[in-house]
Amino acid sequence: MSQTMRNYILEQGITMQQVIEHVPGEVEGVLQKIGRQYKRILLVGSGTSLNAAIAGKYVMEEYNDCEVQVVTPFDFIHYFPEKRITNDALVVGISQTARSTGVIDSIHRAREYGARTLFLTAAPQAAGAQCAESILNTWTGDEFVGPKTKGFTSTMAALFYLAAGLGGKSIDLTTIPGFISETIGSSEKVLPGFVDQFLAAPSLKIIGFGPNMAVAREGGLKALETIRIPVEVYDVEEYMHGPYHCLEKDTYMIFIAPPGKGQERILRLFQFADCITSNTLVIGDEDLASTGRIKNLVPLPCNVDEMLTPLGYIIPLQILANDITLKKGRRPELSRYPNFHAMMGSKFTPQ
Ligand SMILES: O=P(O)(O)OC[C@H]1O[C@](O)(CO)[C@@H](O)[C@@H]1O
Repeated sequence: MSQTMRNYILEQGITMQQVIEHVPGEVEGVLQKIGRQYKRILLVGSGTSLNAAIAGKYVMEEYNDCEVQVVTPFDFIHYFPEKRITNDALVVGISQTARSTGVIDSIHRAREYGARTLFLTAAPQAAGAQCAESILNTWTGDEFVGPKTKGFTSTMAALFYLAAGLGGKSIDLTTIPGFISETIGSSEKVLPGFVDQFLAAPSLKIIGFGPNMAVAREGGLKALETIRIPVEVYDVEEYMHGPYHCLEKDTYMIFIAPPGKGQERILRLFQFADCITSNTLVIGDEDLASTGRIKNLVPLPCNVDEMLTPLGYIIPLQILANDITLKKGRRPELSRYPNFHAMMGSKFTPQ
């Protein structure tokens, strides 16, 4: 198969099966090395890895009694590291390629301050991953494009297994490959019309809540990396405190509305927006289709735990980013500035 963003999107069900088969055993091995008793867990990553950490935080909090923080490498290194990084803390550096210099530097800093360290990556053999005391392979496999897709879902799933393992519990992801393939099927059916409509979008707003803020942010990052239009991302309640003043008839908005604590709230906001702009898209569950409340719906399977919905709800946004970019006559795999990381020192160059 050729190395296109589209192929990697479609591979996500198979990749998830690999994760389910291999990661629980990997987690056991890691826990034998680093133990389970932590007062604080710090998740450090950039870009897609940072967004995966946001979903991971919710599951970490559900399965563990300790404090969990998601921190960017810059903040981690420069703002009060001595207060955060203590010897009862676990620092998890997340980098799919193990090449992000900020994540690697964060792990070095964490070790200086006596924290236990773990590197979560799709490249466990890479030099960068060796900086930590222990390595957790996400079983993503190769993903040779800038805009990561299967890396996002597999990194989240690996974090979910780690979260449960740290809490001495188990988590069942065996229904997720089916959820992913149904989500791809449903998205392929309804998205083409939205691709044509959103092709004209001068900018995009994405609204989410709770664990699906990871999806809203990651969907926004995909659009920035590929479609290359301005994107704003809001938590549903925060949108109601100021940003709504910008709502106009040519505003393009996507609502991430899985069954969960914010679904009613986000649908109420959608109904308000729907009176002002017709350029809306709701990613929600199939039950919403039967209510007839929403015409612009990507209907996804019901009965998935809210905490796990990010594993599927990102997929329509990945497809939208890929297909709109192709329709604009560009390949989403091609970087606009290929020497950027080398010039900035933000990623090690592959050997
Ligand atoms: O997970 P990694 O390999 O550290 O990469 C972080 C981010 O850097 C990018 O490659 C862009 O610089 C993103 O696509 C990616 O999410």
